[in-house]
Formats: sequence, C-alpha cells, structure tokens
Amino acid sequence: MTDMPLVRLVDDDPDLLAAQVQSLEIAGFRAEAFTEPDAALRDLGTDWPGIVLSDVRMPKMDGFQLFERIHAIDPELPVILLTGHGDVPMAVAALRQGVYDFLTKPIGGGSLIAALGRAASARALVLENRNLRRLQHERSASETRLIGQSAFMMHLRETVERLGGAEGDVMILGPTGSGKETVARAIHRQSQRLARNFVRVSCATLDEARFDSEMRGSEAAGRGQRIAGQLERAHRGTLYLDDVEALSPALQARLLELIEDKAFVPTGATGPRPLDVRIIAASRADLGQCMKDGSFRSDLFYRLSGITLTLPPLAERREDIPELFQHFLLSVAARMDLPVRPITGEVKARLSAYGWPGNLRELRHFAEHHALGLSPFEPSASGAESQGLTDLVAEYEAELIRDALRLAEGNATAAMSRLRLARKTFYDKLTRHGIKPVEFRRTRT
Ligand SMILES: Nc1ncnc2c1ncn2[C@@H]1O[C@H](COP(=O)(O)OP(=O)(O)OP(=O)(O)O)[C@@H](O)[C@H]1O
Repeated sequence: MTDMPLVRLVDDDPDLLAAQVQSLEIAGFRAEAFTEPDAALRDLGTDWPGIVLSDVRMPKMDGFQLFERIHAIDPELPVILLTGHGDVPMAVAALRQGVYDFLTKPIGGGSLIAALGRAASARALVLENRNLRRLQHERSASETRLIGQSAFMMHLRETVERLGGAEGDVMILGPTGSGKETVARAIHRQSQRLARNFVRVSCATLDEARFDSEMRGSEAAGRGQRIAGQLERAHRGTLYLDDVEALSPALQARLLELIEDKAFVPTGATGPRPLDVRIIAASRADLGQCMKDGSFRSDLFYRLSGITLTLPPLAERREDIPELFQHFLLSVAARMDLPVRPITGEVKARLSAYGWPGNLRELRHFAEHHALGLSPFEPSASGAESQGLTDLVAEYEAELIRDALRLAEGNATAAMSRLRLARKTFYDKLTRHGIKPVEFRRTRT
C-alpha cells in the first residue's frame, strides 16, 4: 500500500503522455498512462482509488464520452478534462454534467498539480465514507440479528418480520436485558424505514424543562437556524422510547399530547409538514400493574400499544443459552481480536445452573469475561498470565463504563447509578480510562 495519489492519464499523444507521467511522478503522484480510452476504462470500479485526467480531443472516443462511461461506473470518481482550446461554454456544460474540473492547455504545472491534489483528496474522502458506511451497516446488521432456536424465538422472528412489513406503533415489555432494543432495531431493519433513522430516546433521562425543545426542536439563538428535535430526526424512521415507565406523570401527559399532535412540525423555510414516525416503546415494568396503581396513564398506554410484544426472562428459554453464549463469545473475540477460548465443563455447568437475572446482557458480560480469560471458571487466569491480567481487567472495566454511558446517552448520573458507583469513583475511572460522557450524548443511528 502506498499513500501516493493515483492518476490515470489518457491522451492519444504518447510523447505528451510520457512528459506528463514524468512531471506527475516528480510531484509525488503515481501515474498510469493510456493512449486508448477504452483500455483506460479497464478495472475502474466503485472502489478504484484514483482519479482520471483525460484530453478532450481524441480520435476514437473523446474526453466527454470517456467521462460519460466513467460516470456510469461511479458518479463520484473525479474526471478532469484537458483541452487545447479555451472553450468556456463547453467547459461549463461539462462541469454541469459532473466533470470534476476542466483545464485549458497549456496549463502551468502548479495549477495542474493543485487541481489533481484537490480531486485526489475528494476521492479519498468518498472511499473513506463508503467504507465507514459499509462497516456501520455490517455492524448494525450483526447487532440486530436475533439469535435462538427456542419456540419463543422462532415465533418472535416471524412476528418481527410481519411487523416490519406492517405499520403501527409497538410496545415491547420485558425485564432488563431481555432484548427489547434489539427487537425494536430488528423491526426497524425489516421495515421500509430501514434507510431512515432509528432514534433512541431514553425516557429515564428526559428532563421536564427541556422536553419540548428536545422532542420538537428549537431555534438556535440568533442565527435563524433550527436544531432538529428527536421527532423530526425520526421522520419516516422509528422513534424508540426506552424505559417509558420512568416518565413522570407530567411528562406522560406531555408525551401523549406530543404524539397526538405529531401530525405537524415547523420546518423553517418550507413551513409545516406532516410527520411520519413509527413509535416503538419499551418498558421493564409491568405496565398493567402501573396503570392499576395509577403510576402510568392508561390513555398513554393504549395509544402506544397498538401491538404488544412480551419478552420472557432468559431463564424461561434456557435452550437458547448455549447458542447465545457462543454468539457473544465469537463477537467479542472478533471485536477485540482475541483467540476464541474453549468452553470448559465448568463454564457449561454455570450456563445451565445459573438463573441469569440480568438476562441476555448478563450472559453477554459473562461471555466477555470468558473471552478475556477473566471467568472464575477459567483454570489458567493466574500465574504466567497474571502480568496481562491488570490490563485485561482495565479494558473490561472501560468497556462496561462505555456500555453504561451509551445506554444513558451520555448522562453521567444515569450511567453511574446503572453501575452502582459513587460519584468520585465513577469520575476517577473516567479520567483513568480517558472516557468522556459527552461523546455518548446522542445515540448514533
Ligand atoms: N435475540 C438476541 N440475539 C442476540 N443478541 C441479543 C438478542 N437479544 C438481545 N441481545 C443482546 O443482549 C444485550 C441486551 O439486549 P437489549 O439491550 O436489547 O436489552 P433491553 O431489554 O433493551 O435492555 P434494557 O431493559 O436494560 O434497556 C445486547 O447486547 C443485545 O445485543
């Protein structure tokens, strides 16, 4: 691999080509020369890392035709055209069609190099973004895979598929760590909305004073710009309301009002527009009981629960435990580049005997411990390996803190109460691991 930018040169004049190759190589480019435009198209593709510099006037295929062929392969591959005649209308038309730049001969070396440098940076950025999008897509696809062969999981997968094809709000009930968010993401991914945002709002961290601006958006002071609210971000996508049971009575009333009124939001220049948001709400509490004791409004419950899914505790579908454990083990080994440890008899016994009150999240943490060699059932977690143990523990601790901050969307108080840590201990650990809560502020989708 080299970091030198790649330029493919196309010109029917071999002498000129040879001179250009030489001057580009001196300027730090890798240059490939072609006298035949057809040959220059060979192996161009959406992941080709270079840019093309072509003469306009050539006998078999002119520079515009070559550009059109390249544009059909990858519209974001920069093509710069060179012509001997200063033809302004032609240049303008070419730029409108998507030619990256248009230079007139004779061109000074400095301006040519500058134009090629800009095009090469643009190409590198496009490829980097595509790569990031692909990685993100792969990651979210593996994170939303629903593992398990129990009768419950088979039925759940079918239901999720059906709900993906339908519209309508969904309520997911289940104990902590039972997979509510994973199921909500799976429904989103199976639906027509998958290309749009999945916006997660943690109701436990909603602040009464900021509820309206957070949900509906606000004007940025003095600049005439709007900051989009969560509802707008979820437009044509899915709004996931986590921990709805944690809403105060006042916020329950405000949320109901907001949902009833979600038909319109202001959008600056274009005026009000209809909002199209699918809501999936989740609760760890028994909302039936909460309605009875008056802590949850029944009108809000019925508004949110067009369809209700109830996820059982892991202990009620134990047959899924071995497969889930293996899935978590392989994922953490791949993510942290660790060898996959064998599953010992002790570990198997633990898997089948323990009650898993923290459900899938606790099982995942146990698998992560095991992958790092920290499981109490791991005979070799001492002695020769003890040198690396401190680092491994620190790494694992940092991972748990990041996890808690992600769930609390950067709210440090909520994260520390999730981890049951005192404020000072929590902040000491943040400093030690270089973790900044602000980086977890809004869940990426
Ligand atoms: N069916 C499944 N297959 C594979 N992994 C799963 C499945 N369900 C949940 N998980 C994993 O288990 C962990 C906990 O799941 P999730 O966060 O969806 O639970 P939750 O019910 O929303 O938790 P909480 O109530 O604490 O918000 C996550 O790491 C998730 O990726």
